[in-house]
Amino acid sequence: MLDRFHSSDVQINEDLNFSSLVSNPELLKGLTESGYQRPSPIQLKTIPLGRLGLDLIAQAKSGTGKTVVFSVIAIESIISALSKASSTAVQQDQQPRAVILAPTREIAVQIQDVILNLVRAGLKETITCHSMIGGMPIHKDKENLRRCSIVVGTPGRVRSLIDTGHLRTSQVRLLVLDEADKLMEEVFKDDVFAIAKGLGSQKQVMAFSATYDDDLLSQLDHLVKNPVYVMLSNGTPELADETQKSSSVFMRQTHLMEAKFAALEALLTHVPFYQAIVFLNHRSKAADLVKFLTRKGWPAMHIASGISQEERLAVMDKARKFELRVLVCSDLIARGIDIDRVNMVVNLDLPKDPETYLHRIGRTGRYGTAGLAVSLVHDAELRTVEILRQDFGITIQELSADDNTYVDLHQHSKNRHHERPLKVPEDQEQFIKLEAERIAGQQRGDTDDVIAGTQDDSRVENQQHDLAMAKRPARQGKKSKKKRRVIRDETEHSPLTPEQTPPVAGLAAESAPRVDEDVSGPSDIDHDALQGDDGYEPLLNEEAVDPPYPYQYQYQYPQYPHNAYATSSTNAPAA
Ligand SMILES: Nc1ncnc2c1ncn2[C@@H]1O[C@H](COP(=O)(O)OP(=O)(O)OP(=O)(O)O)[C@@H](O)[C@H]1O
Repeated sequence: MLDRFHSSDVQINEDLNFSSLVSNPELLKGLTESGYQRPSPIQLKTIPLGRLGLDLIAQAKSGTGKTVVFSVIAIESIISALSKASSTAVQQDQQPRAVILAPTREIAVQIQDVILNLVRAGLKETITCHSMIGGMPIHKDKENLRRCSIVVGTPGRVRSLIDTGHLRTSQVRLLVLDEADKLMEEVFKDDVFAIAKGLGSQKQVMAFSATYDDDLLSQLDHLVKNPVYVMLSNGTPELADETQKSSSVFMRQTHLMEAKFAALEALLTHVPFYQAIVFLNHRSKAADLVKFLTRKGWPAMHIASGISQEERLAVMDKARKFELRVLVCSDLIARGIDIDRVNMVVNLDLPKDPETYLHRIGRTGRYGTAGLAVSLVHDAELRTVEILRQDFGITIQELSADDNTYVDLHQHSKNRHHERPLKVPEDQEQFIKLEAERIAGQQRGDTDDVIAGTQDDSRVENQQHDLAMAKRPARQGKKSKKKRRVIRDETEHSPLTPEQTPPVAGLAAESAPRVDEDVSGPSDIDHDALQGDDGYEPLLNEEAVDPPYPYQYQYQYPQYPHNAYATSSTNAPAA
């Protein structure tokens, strides 16, 4: 039976639960206690293949449960390996057996949390998992590596731990690349290939993402030998039931940021939501926006790569605990981040490419729930909207340019997106508290809506932005020359039914060792400068301090015209 609050993206037709996919009872208990009853389509199709030890390249829409796929495979593969070892060896075993790479520190920490939850119910003595990320003290990683079966980390840090011999690789039999297309970009590629080489040839490699383009897929082919492809979205991986709208919003011609901030505030006030993520391209504006929102009573904070890692983790923690209503950020958290109560995403600027657009809006509507994504679009950005729509087939509707803008959005969200209840009474109480604080704060701040220091007199340079978007090959009609074994959505079945899945886990490669192709040698890039996430700061400002960056151009806010447009999307729940 369809769950009322989950869309078709995460529903399976088969009458199955995780016991059909997972053999270890403690892991099953961990899945249940984490709230996972029935597998999603990507879990159903991919877990059996991964447990066989096959190399995989998997694609499924944002928020459909890819983390559980590779976490389960990693845990089962380790349990299987340990069951074959003698009990003394098991007791003495303290070496890493799986390495999971993610492009940002925040994603790595999130994956670690998922794994720790899964092993909590009886496996925590057997399976240890630590995140090893840039910006945190390396001596802690060295200590943790004395006993760590699963390493989750960012490429720069993991590579330097391997290079210095602190991360012993002789027992590692599984390498996972989360957000694999991102990890194949220039900024990470050398490190990822060096890690793959350092882990030796007897390993299973699995790659996951919501988006791949053909160039990046070709790069992956050098790393993942003979993979089975599980690709669950044909064409653009938009979430189900998305209808997108855009609307004109009156703003003044000058004081661009002031106008966008005001439009955002009106949006937050008119459209019901629990938590929102607001994306900006300039990190220097993030602090201004937080100041503005706080003055208006909104509990808001920002996260970007310019702040310390401890602060970044603290901000994420507050967002997850529902102590914030608005999280302002750069593309640092455009991918992978899963914050349960976020049901609105706002693009204050459009992102640099269509993939980032899809990843950003995928921060809401998680696991088939309802969500709303709104882009506040300037006249000069309309071309980018057209590119997203026409070349990449992303549905973005325009809202009427009249006073009904917010009424429309309100109706839209009132009928669908906001009907999802908060899950627990504590959340409801917290929501009421935050709303009361906001109203009080708003009353205080109403007399003072001049935003200090946000006036922007930069020139119109967003043609470069359009150009970058336009230069990307259109998704439709794009065909890979290479023949691939591809499993697509519900119409195609995995070659293996769950019943056929043998109790092997991850180590099939041992019987059929592969020889890795030559991979790049050590890069001369400073590992600690990269730390996994600098690829997320494409649009720099004078405050930026951590080179190198992969993007050459600098986008500046254009001058503001008389009107602006908002684009939005909703991912409504299944009826
Ligand atoms: N079988 C399941 N049943 C219920 N909830 C699930 C299940 N699997 C995953 N989830 C939940 O779905 C949400 C999204 O999962 P996850 O972060 O793994 O998605 P993802 O596919 O990796 O997304 P992204 O592409 O954005 O990284 C999480 O909150 C997770 O707890």
